[in-house]
Amino acid sequence: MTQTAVHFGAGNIGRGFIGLALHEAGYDLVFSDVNAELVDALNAADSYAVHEVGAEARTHTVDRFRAVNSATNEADAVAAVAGADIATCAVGAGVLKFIAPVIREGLRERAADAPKLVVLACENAINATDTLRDFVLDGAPELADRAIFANTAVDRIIPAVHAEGLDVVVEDFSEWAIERGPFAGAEPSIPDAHFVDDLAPYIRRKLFTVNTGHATAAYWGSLAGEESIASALGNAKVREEVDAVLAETSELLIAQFGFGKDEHAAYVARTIQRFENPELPDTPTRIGRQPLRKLSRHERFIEPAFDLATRGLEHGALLRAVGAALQFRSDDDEQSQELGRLLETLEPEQVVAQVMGVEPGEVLHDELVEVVRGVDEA
Ligand SMILES: NC(=O)c1ccc[n+]([C@@H]2O[C@H](COP(=O)([O-])OP(=O)(O)OC[C@H]3O[C@@H](n4cnc5c(N)ncnc54)[C@H](O)[C@@H]3O)[C@@H](O)[C@H]2O)c1
Ligand SMILES: O=P(O)(O)OC[C@@H](O)[C@@H](O)[C@H](O)[C@H](O)CO
Repeated sequence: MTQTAVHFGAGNIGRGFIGLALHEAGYDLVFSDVNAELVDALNAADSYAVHEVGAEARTHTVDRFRAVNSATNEADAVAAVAGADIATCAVGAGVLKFIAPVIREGLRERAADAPKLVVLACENAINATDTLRDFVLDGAPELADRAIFANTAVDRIIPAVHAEGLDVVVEDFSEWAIERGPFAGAEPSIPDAHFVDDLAPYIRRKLFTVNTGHATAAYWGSLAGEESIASALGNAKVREEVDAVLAETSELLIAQFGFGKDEHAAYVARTIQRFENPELPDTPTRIGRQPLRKLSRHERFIEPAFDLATRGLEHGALLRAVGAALQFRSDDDEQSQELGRLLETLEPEQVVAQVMGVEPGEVLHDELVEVVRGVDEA
């Protein structure tokens, strides 16, 4: 019998990676989104294309999908979850709380004898599925045994490309790691994903290499007036800062997880090559989006800087990158505007506590206050 997957968030990663991977695994897809134009376009189309660019360029076609608008037709989205085998999402970590009620009601409506729903959050955040699970089960703990919640790490650079309708341009690299434990030996078959016993090394290596390096290139690149990530990497000052943050996070990741030095150096070199892909139309504006999220405690700058400081290791380049991030402004990015207002109205100590989640007396606090003060005075 055909299996069905509901995917929340039919955006770049939704169409260009998770939707594609589930399609290639044989699932029929239901995209759930709140963007009416996108939902209508998906329902009007028979298929869309995923163009991989890079050394191994090729095009995939995704079909056998429909879309529901969970903002205007929540009952349809709930029914889709109730009848699905897998529910995935790529909506942004801050949106998990808004999709949770739909999944909760879907679990409630699920037939008593149905197999458990596999729930996988595919966001750039540590243990995003656990966060989603806590929202889903809030006030409804009895639904816990109707689902399998597994954390994942997803990696594929997908810029926002609106020119060709639903088609997506993606890099020719991807990795989707899913924790194995919650499946108790009955993992679903998804050829483009791999199951791992311990997700921590995968998600932390990804976030603190790909995303730390990416954000560093975006914030320094933006200050340097670079319009693409590839050109930012070609700017000597930006490249120096990217290399410096990755040297710091490399030391941490090797110390924390025991990666071999050569193995990790190869991972970093490949990451830089991915950023430099000239066929990927990616921008500092997309990579720098939502700086308040990116400056929060367990995100790509503060978490590794905190862990390095705790170990007495060098973290100056991460602090400089925080300084660059504090200066990021984009008319299209509400968080960057809010960041500007916070810097104008709060004392540096309040910025560090409220935005970065580091309290007085904690390691890194005083250094971060100096970084904020330096930006205020500039
Ligand atoms: N693009 C990438 O390169 C990439 C790679 C790995 C991980 N990610 C992560 O994937 C997530 C999505 O990123 P993206 O680049 O695809 O963003 P995107 O903006 O292209 O897509 C997000 C989609 O979620 C939809 N959405 C918002 N609120 C919703 C709701 N309540 N219910 C259903 N849908 C909703 C939006 O309308 C949009 O279509 C983020 O967490 C991001 O960090 C992105
Ligand atoms: O999606 P964000 O905003 O957390 O980060 C922006 C990019 O760094 C990110 O989308 C990468 O392209 C992606 O994480 C690569 O796997």
